[in-house]
Amino acid sequence: MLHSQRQIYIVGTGSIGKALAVFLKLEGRKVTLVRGSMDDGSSTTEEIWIESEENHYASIPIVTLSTIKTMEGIVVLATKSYGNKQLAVSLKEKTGSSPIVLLQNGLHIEQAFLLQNFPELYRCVLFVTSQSVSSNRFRFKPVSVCPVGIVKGSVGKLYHIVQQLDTRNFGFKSEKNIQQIIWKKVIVNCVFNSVCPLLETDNGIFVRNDEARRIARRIISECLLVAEQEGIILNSKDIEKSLLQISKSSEGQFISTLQDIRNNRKTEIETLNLEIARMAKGLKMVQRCRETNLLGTLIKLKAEIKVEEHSKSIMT
Ligand SMILES: NC(=O)C1=CN([C@@H]2O[C@H](COP(=O)(O)OP(=O)(O)OC[C@H]3O[C@@H](n4cnc5c(N)ncnc54)[C@H](OP(=O)(O)O)[C@@H]3O)[C@@H](O)[C@H]2O)C=CC1
Ligand SMILES: CC(C)(CO)C(=O)C(=O)O
Repeated sequence: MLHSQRQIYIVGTGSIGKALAVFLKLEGRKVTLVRGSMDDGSSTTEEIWIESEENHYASIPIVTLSTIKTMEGIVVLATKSYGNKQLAVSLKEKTGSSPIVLLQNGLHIEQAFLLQNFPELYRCVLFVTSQSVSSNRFRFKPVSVCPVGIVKGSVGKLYHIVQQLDTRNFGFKSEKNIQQIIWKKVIVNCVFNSVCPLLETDNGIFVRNDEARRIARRIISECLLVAEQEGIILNSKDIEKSLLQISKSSEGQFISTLQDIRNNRKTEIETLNLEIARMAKGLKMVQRCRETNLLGTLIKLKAEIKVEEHSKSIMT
């Protein structure tokens, strides 16, 4: 039984935001979805289906930011990280002392919120996959329970947030050493989000193909060099184990970067391979991170070419 139930605002009505909203609603939490990329003053209610081991369905209110005066409760961000600078500005007027919980992938994605001096900031590392199969229908696969840790805040509030977000199908737990896990997941993402879209294949490739696994190992060891310079000591075997676990349990699912490229959208590669490459440059280690950088640069180019071709095709 939850004692003090708070309103949970989930900003970002994509694959993760909608799946989380359904699971929360089905376990009796008060949840509202808030559009992340647009604000036309509209509000509506949508029926959302989640396919997992069982099928789940719920009706969820979806609003735009200008329809809400204040966001008192827990504010969860399930938007793309490249929108953070803008969102940090628009949310600042509304969220008061409410904690912000970032669910996004990537390194240094919390910077925009720290710069705006949000009073409480928490980061979660997602170990689930969710993919759109048709309008308002998503295929959701949990890999493991998702850790949440403090960037700026208190242990008491962290426990409360975890208690409010945790459900049977989408699990959350508190984590003391969140920086370590952020790095571990970022390195895993530097592999998945570059190799899978370049090969146009699903996440299962690393359990199926030896050469893909060898490439993964090289990216992991490059990224570990940068992590080490930041005081983050991780074990390459451990990261490879996590990569293979995700590869196995999300076989058939497409990584978000591949979904973005296919849908003519910008990708989050700037906060993955390209952020590691930027750090390597600052550390005068460019030569030791060449493959991570090259794969990131190819992804950026692939996405830009796809967007360009798409805009040309709709103009003719
Ligand atoms: N899908 C997955 O399996 C996983 C995703 N993640 C991470 O979770 C986060 C959400 O991913 P996912 O739900 O898949 O992504 P989607 O693309 O499905 O949804 C992201 C949402 O972000 C919002 N958005 C897009 N551009 C902007 C912008 N410029 N400014 C503000 N908001 C924007 C949109 O919200 P709206 O439509 O409301 O405007 C969009 O629906 C990402 O950081 C991703 O890396 C992590 C692990 C697994
Ligand atoms: C690596 C993976 C599949 C794990 O959840 C992911 O982060 C994504 O789909 O963006």
